[in-house]
Amino acid sequence: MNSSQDTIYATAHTQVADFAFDDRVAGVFSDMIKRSVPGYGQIVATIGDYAKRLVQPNSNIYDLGCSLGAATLSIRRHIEGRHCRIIAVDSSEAMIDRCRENLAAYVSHTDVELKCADIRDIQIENASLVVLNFTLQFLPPEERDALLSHIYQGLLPGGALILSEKLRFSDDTIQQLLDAQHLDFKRANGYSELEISQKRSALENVMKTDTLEQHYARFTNAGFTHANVWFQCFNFASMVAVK
Ligand SMILES: Nc1ncnc2c1ncn2[C@@H]1O[C@H](C[S@+](CC[C@H]([NH3+])C(=O)[O-])CC(=O)[O-])[C@@H](O)[C@H]1O
Ligand SMILES: O=C(O)C(=O)Cc1ccccc1
Repeated sequence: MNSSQDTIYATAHTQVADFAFDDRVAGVFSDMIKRSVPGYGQIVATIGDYAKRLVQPNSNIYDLGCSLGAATLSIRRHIEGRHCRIIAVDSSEAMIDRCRENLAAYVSHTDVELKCADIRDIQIENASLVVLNFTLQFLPPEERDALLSHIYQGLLPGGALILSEKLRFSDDTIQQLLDAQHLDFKRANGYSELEISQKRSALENVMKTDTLEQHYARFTNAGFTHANVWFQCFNFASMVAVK
């Protein structure tokens, strides 16, 4: 997978534009997400383990907001021979183009349908696994409930949703503490104060985080009766919900 170093926010911008998944970001995304999201590598690898356990023969798997295809690749390695189809969706053409190359680099007999589309326009059917790995946080907050209900409707009995998100906390002390730990993680990975603060401004309007309580309420609202966090490091968590 592409490993060019992320230097997007390394030089001072007079005005920081809203963050977008354009060609420049796609070109450094693998480096950016590993250096920015604590636990990302473990989460991606473990999504493959969940797939091995949960994916049903002849079913569909959805990777919504697939970026460069990390989760799809992890899933695909674990489900060969189950006659499944993976539908990997992203609205960024730059991501999809690179994702196609990444998928082609490995031999597989599992069909992957790559779609450059908005995840709100995707039909979900016959699904045993749906993955939203750090994607829901980029949807307008008022549209998140509808997407989760739609996913629930398309899941088979026993099917699961894996939802990874950056979290916000209603307790100010915890919010400040875990945010400070995350910033230290970014510093330890070589990001400067300028890079950290410019990226923070860029994300302000486009990434609105929810609290864990909001996520649990949304799962319940959508119809899920089983849901829990399975991974958390600071203000980043991954949850699993089962139908
Ligand atoms: N409405 C939308 N429709 C389709 N795609 C969207 C939409 N909104 C955002 N995206 C896409 O969601 C992805 C979010 S990144 C996911 C990482 C990946 N899951 C991974 O496992 O490496 C997470 C991050 O950057 O923090 C981007 O590629 C967007 O283009
Ligand atoms: O970088 C950050 O501070 C984040 O919150 C995570 C992130 C990672 C990659 C793209 C957008 C946000």
